[in-house]
Amino acid sequence: MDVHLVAAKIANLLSVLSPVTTIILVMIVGAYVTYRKRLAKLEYHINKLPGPYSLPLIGNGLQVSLGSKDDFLDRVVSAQKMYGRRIGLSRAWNGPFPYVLISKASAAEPILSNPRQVEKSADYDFLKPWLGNGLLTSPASIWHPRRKTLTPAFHFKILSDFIPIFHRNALILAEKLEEQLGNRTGFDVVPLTTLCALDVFCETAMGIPVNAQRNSDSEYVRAHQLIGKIIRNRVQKFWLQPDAIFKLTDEYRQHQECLQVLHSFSDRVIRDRHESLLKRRQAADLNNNNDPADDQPFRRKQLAFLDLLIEGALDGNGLTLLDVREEVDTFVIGGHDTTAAAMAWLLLLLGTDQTIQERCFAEIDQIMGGDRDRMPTLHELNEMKYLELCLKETLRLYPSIPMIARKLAEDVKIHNQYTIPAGTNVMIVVYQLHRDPAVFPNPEKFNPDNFLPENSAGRHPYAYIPFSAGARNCIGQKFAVLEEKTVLSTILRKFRIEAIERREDVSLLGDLVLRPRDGLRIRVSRRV
Ligand code: HEM
Repeated sequence: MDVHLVAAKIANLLSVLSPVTTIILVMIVGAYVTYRKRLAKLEYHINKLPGPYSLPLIGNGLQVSLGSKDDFLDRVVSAQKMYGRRIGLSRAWNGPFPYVLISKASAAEPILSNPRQVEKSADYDFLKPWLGNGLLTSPASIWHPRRKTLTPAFHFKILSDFIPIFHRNALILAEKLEEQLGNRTGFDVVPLTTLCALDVFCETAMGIPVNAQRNSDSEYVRAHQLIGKIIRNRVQKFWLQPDAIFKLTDEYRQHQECLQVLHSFSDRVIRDRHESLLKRRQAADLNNNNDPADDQPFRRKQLAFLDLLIEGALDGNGLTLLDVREEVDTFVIGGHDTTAAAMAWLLLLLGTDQTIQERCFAEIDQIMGGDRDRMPTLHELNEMKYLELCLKETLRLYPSIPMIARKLAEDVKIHNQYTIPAGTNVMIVVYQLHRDPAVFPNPEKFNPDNFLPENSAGRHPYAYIPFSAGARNCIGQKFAVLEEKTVLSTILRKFRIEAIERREDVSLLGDLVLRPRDGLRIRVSRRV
């Protein structure tokens, strides 16, 4: 058709419309043209990456969503092996949303090292009803000031005050293992380390024990476990993602019930702590004519994170009590499952290799002497270098968070060849990145010597990232290492571990945290 004729017809049409309608029409057409342009740019760049054939509109949505939710990680790893092995990059379309999977250090570096790439992907939004704008989930604008405020609470000096809590709970874990001494068929150690880590975390974060190890059927513990499952399911099923649809499901009702339990617990604890802190401050003010030196008597040595946060809020650090709750809930979720999984995997791995376990015994005995119950000091924990190599190697093979996702804030160029446009969801598949044979020859072997200084010299700085890397890395990593060393050295002073199953037979579950599908079965005997 003649272009002039079309232009004349459009002009004619516009002349009969009111000015307001014309403006709206022009805006709609403009928005559509911009959207098409963006989509074309996105498709142009994303489809340059290797990936499975994708259908119009739904892309690879069926492959992503229809399989069992239990083997999600397997599917991601297999897709990446099939399409992204060579360059460590591949793509999949979940409906209209592209995902780029990354499994090589050189491809992860341009994202993790860039302080502007700190925006989380939309997948984290499903944690928001629970965690609000806590550190793990907050958008960059809220995250920056909060991270600055919270960083001092994780200072090593403060963390060492928590060793008595770690040790007390490790002794309860030891009691639970003691009950299994005669059990030759073995037992699943994951629930035991999980409840131990939950106890540690509630006590360090909120200052009150929830006694999960002795009362595992508590409402709080059950709500924690159930909500994790519900969120995982929602992340994978794109049709459950719109709120309007999710709200129609039975899982939504359970989700809300869990939230009610979890939030009312932390609200109650925060309210009580806030009130008692205010009272103590008022009493101190009355007694000391505002002499700051007299402030000290009401500062207990061992402050829970919660106290630090509330004190900060009272001193005007910009956090409201709701913000405090979001952070406390975030610490509990970020801090307990991750550490629990790492401890359970390490016990299994030591149970598969008695030579490595003997080296741990020898080191711990040499540092701690013959006493099997004494609390270790910070100095002694720092001396446990071989145990630390074992912890590192465990997190290489079984990183507690197997995938890290970001939404790109700006375009990224990878390998000087591929452009990933701003707005794309990127998933760094840490589980696979840690198995790059170019970096770790014989990547499946449990070999703590991988982390001896002579073996790690010259290694790519992003080749080992269990705590992520860059500005948005794990704020709790020093806490985690200290807790794990305290708990595991306490257990290894008392028990020898044997793995019941072979590692190859353990199926993995790509939960929010990497778990074994059917637990990790070990048996224990008393050390002589
Ligand atoms: C073995 C134990 C742990 C591992 C492997 C681990 C791993 C990670 C990873 C990979 C991230 C980045 C997540 C992402 O970008 O999506 C992260 C973030 C985080 N972790 Fe940990 N973590 C562990 C223990 C802890 C502990 C004990 C705490 C609390 C004391 C904690 C609190 C957090 C928080 C608050 C964030 C969000 C940080 C931010 O965005 O600024 N983690 N962790």
